[in-house]
Amino acid sequence: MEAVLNESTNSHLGQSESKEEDSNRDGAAADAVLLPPVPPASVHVNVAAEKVLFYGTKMMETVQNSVDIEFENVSFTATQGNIFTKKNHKEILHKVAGRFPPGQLIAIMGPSGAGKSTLLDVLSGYRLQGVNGNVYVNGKTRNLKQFRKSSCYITQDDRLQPLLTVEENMQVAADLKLPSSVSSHEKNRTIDEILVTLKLIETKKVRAARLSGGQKKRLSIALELVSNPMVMFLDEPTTGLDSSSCTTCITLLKQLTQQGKTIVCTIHQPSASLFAMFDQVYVLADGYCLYQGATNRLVPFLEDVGYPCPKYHNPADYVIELACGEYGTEKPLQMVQATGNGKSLNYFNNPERLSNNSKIRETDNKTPNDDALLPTSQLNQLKVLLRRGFLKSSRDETLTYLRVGTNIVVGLMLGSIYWKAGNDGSKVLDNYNLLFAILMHHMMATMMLTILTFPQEMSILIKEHFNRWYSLKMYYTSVTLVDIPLSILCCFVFTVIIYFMTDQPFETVRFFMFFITCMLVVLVAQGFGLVIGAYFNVVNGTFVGPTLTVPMMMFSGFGVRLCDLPQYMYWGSYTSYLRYALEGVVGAIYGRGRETIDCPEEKFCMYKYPKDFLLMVGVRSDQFDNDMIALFIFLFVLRISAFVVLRYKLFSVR
Ligand SMILES: Nc1ncnc2c1ncn2[C@@H]1O[C@H](COP(=O)(O)OP(=O)(O)OP(=O)(O)O)[C@@H](O)[C@H]1O
Repeated sequence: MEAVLNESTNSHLGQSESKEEDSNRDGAAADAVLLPPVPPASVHVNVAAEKVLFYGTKMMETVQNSVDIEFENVSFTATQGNIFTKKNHKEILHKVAGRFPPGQLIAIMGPSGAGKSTLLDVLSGYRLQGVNGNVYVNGKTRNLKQFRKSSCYITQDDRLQPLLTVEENMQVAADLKLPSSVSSHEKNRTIDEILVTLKLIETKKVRAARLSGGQKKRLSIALELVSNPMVMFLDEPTTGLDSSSCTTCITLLKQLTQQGKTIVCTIHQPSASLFAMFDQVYVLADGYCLYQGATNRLVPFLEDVGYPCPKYHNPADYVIELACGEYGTEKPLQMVQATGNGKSLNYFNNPERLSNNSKIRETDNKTPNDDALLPTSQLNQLKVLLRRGFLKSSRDETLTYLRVGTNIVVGLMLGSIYWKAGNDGSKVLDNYNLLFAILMHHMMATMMLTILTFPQEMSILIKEHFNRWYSLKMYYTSVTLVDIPLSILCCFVFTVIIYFMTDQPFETVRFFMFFITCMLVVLVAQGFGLVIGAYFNVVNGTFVGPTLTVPMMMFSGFGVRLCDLPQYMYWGSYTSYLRYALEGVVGAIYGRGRETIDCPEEKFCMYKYPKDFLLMVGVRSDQFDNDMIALFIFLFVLRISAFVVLRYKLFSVR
């Protein structure tokens, strides 16, 4: 296992070496089992140093690559409330201290609500607002940018791309997390090695949605292992797994620590055997530290503080019971005092060595701070994200097939209802209703689809963005670009069906004026959906989206002519993109000096003269260019707003 991961590490590093160097590497591979592996994205390793380590000659340097985390006086205050309500401040972590040495598997334990996830968030740098105190990395104040380059955060819920197979998920991770100079052969080798190690190789071709809970968890770990981080933070990696999967997962993590990685997990009450697999445990209760030290020294600690663990009782269960106050509320307080709220290192297995290491690093540590946070160029990120986006689209039953299907079905339905209404002087009003119905269809279908599907993407975006897969700009650009071909296809199919079934004027210019207006409505509605989907969850978004649509309809000029709007309400029409869209489609069908519309002999045709009709509905037919400019402005403003909201969301959760 160790050899496999050493190899994997090597494959990250040896991208630019010559063939000769490759053969040297192969020669050295036999020794790899004995060598501690090296992180490619380590906090303070330059390329030359990596190569030295790669060939495995300097054990001491490898030790220096590992990450020792120390923290003191760490508090976190949550702020609740909004601009309409009074703000409440609640302190969740209370000046806790602690030490997470390298090469250790560390469990943060405690009752529900003790602050485990919060501490993990603070230490990983995921949570920034409301945090006070000091976090040190290898004896120096944590440089968050550098620290993030050598660490990863694996969330409790598995935020995977469900439509991609295990291999495809890994391929995307490798393409985004490894430098572009790494050959695809090396990347594939790395992927295979990690999948073998995490026992996922059998499921290589299985889509992530079809994996079991344990497999999903392992895939989440595998994705981050691609860049070989030296620090891994895992939020409840065993939750939802059966005992055998728990053991598999913790065993794998334990094996990874043998490479010098610092692995910190939050965990609910583990079984005695699982508990024993951790090197170190950090117990929290109500935001205070009750114990930190070696797992095997928890029982002596409990004896020392006068609360010996009963025989045959799982120490992990017992300490949680103590933390919950089941044996008296004063006991947790006494334990906090005994550990100095995390300051005491007395129950570490070798506390003296820890302080020495820290001193060595304090003088030797040279941390470059000028290199980029993301491993690959913006162009590469866009390329990979576009590839992933198109792959997802081609398999997405809702976003693709249902969307195309709905457009065809609705097109056929409307076409049947308004059969040949476009060229019938007696059905001009019906046709006007049809034009509005078409705009409503484009608006609602696109907006609702985005509102319903984007929040799921948000959770994946938050995880991947924090783990430095890509920049928000490139993500957003890819989301925008990936959808364009499908939007054009759906809109075009719908337009062709409806235009010819309802017998609209058979002129190329009119057809394309009509199509372009519909297309812009689709894009604007999508931008509107993105703003709402990025800000609200599905439930709130589903309420807010359609509700905001109602005033937009009122101000469109349909039902109430714009010229009949009270003066003090006229401003509203400028906020409705439907107003410009309606003017655009009506202008396309009835403007441009259209001739008299045919009228069946037996009927009275009030609006057979298009000019009269335009006058009646209060639409100017010479405004098409201005309407398109207005729609483009809406499009631009909404797309920029969606980006700003996304950015705000990404950072506000932190
Ligand atoms: N942003 C926040 N605003 C308000 N309260 C918060 C915030 N974040 C955490 N809390 C509160 O802080 C406490 C600790 O939360 P945290 O999620 O860290 O607990 P935990 O130990 O991980 O619990 P569990 O094991 O149940 O997941 C909880 O009472 C929670 O409600």
